[in-house]
Amino acid sequence: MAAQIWGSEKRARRRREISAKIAQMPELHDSKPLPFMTREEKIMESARKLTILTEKMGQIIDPTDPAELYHLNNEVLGLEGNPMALHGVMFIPALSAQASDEQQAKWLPRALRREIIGTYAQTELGHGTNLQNLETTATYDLATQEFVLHTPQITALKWWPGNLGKSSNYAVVVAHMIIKAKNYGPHPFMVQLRDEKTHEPLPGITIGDIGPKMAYNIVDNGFLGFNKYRIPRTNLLMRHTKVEADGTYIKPPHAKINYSAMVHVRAYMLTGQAIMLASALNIATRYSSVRRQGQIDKSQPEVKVLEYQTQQHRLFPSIARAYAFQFAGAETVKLYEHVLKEMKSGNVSLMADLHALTSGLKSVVTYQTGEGIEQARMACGGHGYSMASYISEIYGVAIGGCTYEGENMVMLLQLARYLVKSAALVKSGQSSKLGPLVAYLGVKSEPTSLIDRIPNSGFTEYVKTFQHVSKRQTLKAADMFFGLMEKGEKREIAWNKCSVELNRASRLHTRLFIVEAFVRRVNEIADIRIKEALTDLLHLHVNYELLDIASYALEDGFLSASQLDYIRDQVYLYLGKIRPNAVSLLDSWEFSDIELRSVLGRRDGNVYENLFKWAKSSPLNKTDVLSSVTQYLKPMMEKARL
Ligand SMILES: CCCCCCCC/C=C\CCCCCCCCCCCC(=O)SCCNC(=O)CCNC(=O)[C@H](O)C(C)(C)COP(=O)(O)OP(=O)(O)OC[C@H]1O[C@@H](n2cnc3c(N)ncnc32)[C@H](O)[C@@H]1OP(=O)(O)O
Ligand SMILES: Cc1cc2nc3c(=O)[nH]c(=O)nc-3n(C[C@H](O)[C@H](O)[C@H](O)COP(=O)(O)OP(=O)(O)OC[C@H]3O[C@@H](n4cnc5c(N)ncnc54)[C@H](O)[C@@H]3O)c2cc1C
Repeated sequence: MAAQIWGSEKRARRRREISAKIAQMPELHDSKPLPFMTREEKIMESARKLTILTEKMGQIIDPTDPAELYHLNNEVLGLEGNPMALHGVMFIPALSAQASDEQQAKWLPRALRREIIGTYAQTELGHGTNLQNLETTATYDLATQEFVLHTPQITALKWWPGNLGKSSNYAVVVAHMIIKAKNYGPHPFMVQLRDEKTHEPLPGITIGDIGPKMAYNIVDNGFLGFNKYRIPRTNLLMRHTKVEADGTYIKPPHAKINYSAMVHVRAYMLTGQAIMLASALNIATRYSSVRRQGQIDKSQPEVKVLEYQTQQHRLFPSIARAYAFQFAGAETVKLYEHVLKEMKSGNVSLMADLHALTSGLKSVVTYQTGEGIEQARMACGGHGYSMASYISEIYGVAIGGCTYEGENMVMLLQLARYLVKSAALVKSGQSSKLGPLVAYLGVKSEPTSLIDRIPNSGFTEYVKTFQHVSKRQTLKAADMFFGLMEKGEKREIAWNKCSVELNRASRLHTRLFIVEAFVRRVNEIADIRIKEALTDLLHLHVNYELLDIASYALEDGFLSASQLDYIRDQVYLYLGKIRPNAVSLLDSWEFSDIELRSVLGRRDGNVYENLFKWAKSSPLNKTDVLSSVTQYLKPMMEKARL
C-alpha cells in the first residue's frame, strides 16, 4: 500500500531508509516539543537543523529528487515551516521557469548551493488577488539602463511573502513594469534585498516580519518597501519577456506565462495537503482504536470509540479523500511537469487547461482537507484540543492553503471561466473542440442514473452520475450568465450575479476529476489484496461524495429517492467493511513518530503514559508555584481573606 501511496516500491523503500537514518541522528530531532517553544526559539531551532541538513543532506537523500527533499523537510523541519521554505517552493521554481539561460547560470547555482536565500514577493498590503492593481512599480531608466523599484504608498508594501521578513537576502519581486510612461503590467524581477556579508537591508529597502499568524509561525512572512531602489535592466527575468537596452519590449508567447511559479505551487500543494490530512487522520484513528468510552452492548465492556458508526462516519470518508487527493495530486504533478517542459520550448497551448485544473483542485482539496482535519481533531475529544495531539497545528498550516496561491473562491471562478467557454462550445454545436478534461460536457447522458440497476458495473454508473450533475450545473450556470447578458447586463455584472452558481459548477467538475483519478488508479493496480482494500475505500468515496451532492441529482430526477436510500446504505456498508483496515490504511502512509510530532498519535499506542509524561515536561511544571501566583494571585487571595 505504501508503494501505491508514494508512487512506487522504490519511493516507499527510500522513505523508510530516510526515516531510519534520521532516527539515528539526534542532532536532527526537535530538542524539545515544538508546542513548548516560543516563536523565536522555534525559528532558532529550525535554523539550527537547516544548517546541519545543508551539511549532511547528501548522506541522507538524493538532493536532486524533490520527493526525497520533501520527505526530509517533513521529518526534520516539519510543517510549521523553516527559514528557507519559500526558497525551494517558489524562488527556485520561479528562476527555473522564468529566468533566461544566462540568468539561470548566474543565479541558480548560487541558490542551489544556498549561498543566497530567496523568496517570491508578489502580494501587497492592499492587493493579493487582483494582480493588475499591484502598486509596486519598476520604471525603466533609459539613461542608466536600470529599473527603479518604488513603493508609492503604504498599500504598495509587499506583505505576506514567506521568509521575506528576516531570512531572505534575495527575492523575485513582482512589479508593474513601466517603460517610456507605458505600463506593461506585472513582471518578475530578481532583487537583492540585503548585504551578502552583513545581512543588513540595503539602502532604499524597508523590510521586516509581519508578526505571528494562526500557524506556520516558523516562517517569517514579511513586508518590504522600496524607495527608488535601482536594479540593472538584466534583472528582469527574461526567459519569455525581454526589454532591450533602448527600452524595446518583447512580449511573451502567453500573457500569463509569468504566473508559472504560482501554478507550480498549486500543482505540488495537493499531495502536501493529502499528507496533512492523512497525518491528522492517522493520529485520530490510532487514538480512536485505543480510547475506550461507553458501551454499545450494555452487557459488554467499554468499546474502542472507533466502533461507533458516528466515529467511522466522521473519519473514514476523509481517509478516502486523503487517498483520492494523493492520487489526483500525483496526476497533476505529472501534467504540470509536462506542460512546463512544453512551455520552456515555446508551446503554451496547454497552459489554460492546466490553470483551470489546478485552480479547481487547489480550492476543493484545501477546503475538504481543512474539514477533514477539524473532524479528526474533534474525533479525539478533549485530547484533540490539546497541542499534544498536534492536530490544531496541522489544521492551521493546511487551512492556509485555502488562502495562499489564490483565494479559493477566486480560483474557482478562474475554473468557471474555462467551464463557461466550454459550455459555449457545446451550445454552438462545437463539442468536438472540447479538451479531454471537459469532453463529457458534450456527451448526451441517460435520463436517469442506473446506479443501483446494473450489478457489477464497476464505478461506471457513479462516474456517469458525477458527470451528469457537473454538466447540468455548468450548463445551467452558463445559461444564467448568457441569459443576463442577453437581457443587456454588462459582462462583469452578469458574471458577479452568477458567481455562486458558477463556483458550484467548478466544485462539481473538480470533484468529478478527483473521483475519476481515484478510479483510474484503482483500475491500474495489479496486487489483488491492495486492489480489494482500495476498492472498498473507493466505494465509500463515490457513495459518500454522491450523497454530499445529491441535491443536484435529485433536482432533475436523475437520482430517485430510492436510489438515494441505496447510496446511503452503501455508505454504511462500506464504513463497516473498512473498519478492520482503518488503522492500517493510515499506517500505510508510514509517517514516523518524529514526523507526526503527536503525543496522542504515536505508533506505540501508549496514549495515557505519553500524555502524562508530556504534561509533566511542560515549562509551567518546572516549579510548583508560578511567579504569576506569588506576584498577583496570592496577594489578591490574601487581601480578600483580610
Ligand atoms: C525543501 C524544498 C522542497 C521542494 C520540494 C517541492 C515539493 C513541494 C510540495 C508541496 C508544496 C507544499 C507547499 C506548502 C508551502 C506553501 C508556502 C506558501 C506559498 C504561498 C505563496 C503565494 O501565495 S504567492 C502569491 C499567490 N498569489 C496568487 O495566487 C494571486 C491570485 N491571483 C491570480 O492568480 C490572478 O490575479 C488571477 C488569475 C485571479 C487573475 O489574473 P489577471 O488579472 O492577470 O487575469 P485577467 O483577468 O486579466 O485574465 C484572466 C485570464 O488569464 C488566464 N490565466 C490566469 N492565470 C493563468 C495561468 N496561470 N495560466 C494560464 N492562464 C491564466 C485566465 O484563465 C483567464 O483566461 P480567459 O481566457 O480570459 O478566461
Ligand atoms: C500562509 C500564507 C503564505 C503566503 N505566502 C505568500 C508568499 O510567499 N508570497 C506572496 O506574494 N504572497 C503570499 N501570501 C499571500 C496570498 O497569496 C494572498 O493572501 C492570497 O492570494 C489572497 O489574496 P488577498 O489576501 O488579497 O485576499 P483578498 O483578495 O483580499 O480576499 C478577501 C475576500 O475577497 C474575495 N475576493 C477577492 N477578489 C474577488 C473576486 N475577484 N471575485 C470574488 N471574490 C473576490 C475573496 O474570495 C475573499 O473572500 C501568503 C498568504 C498566506 C496566508
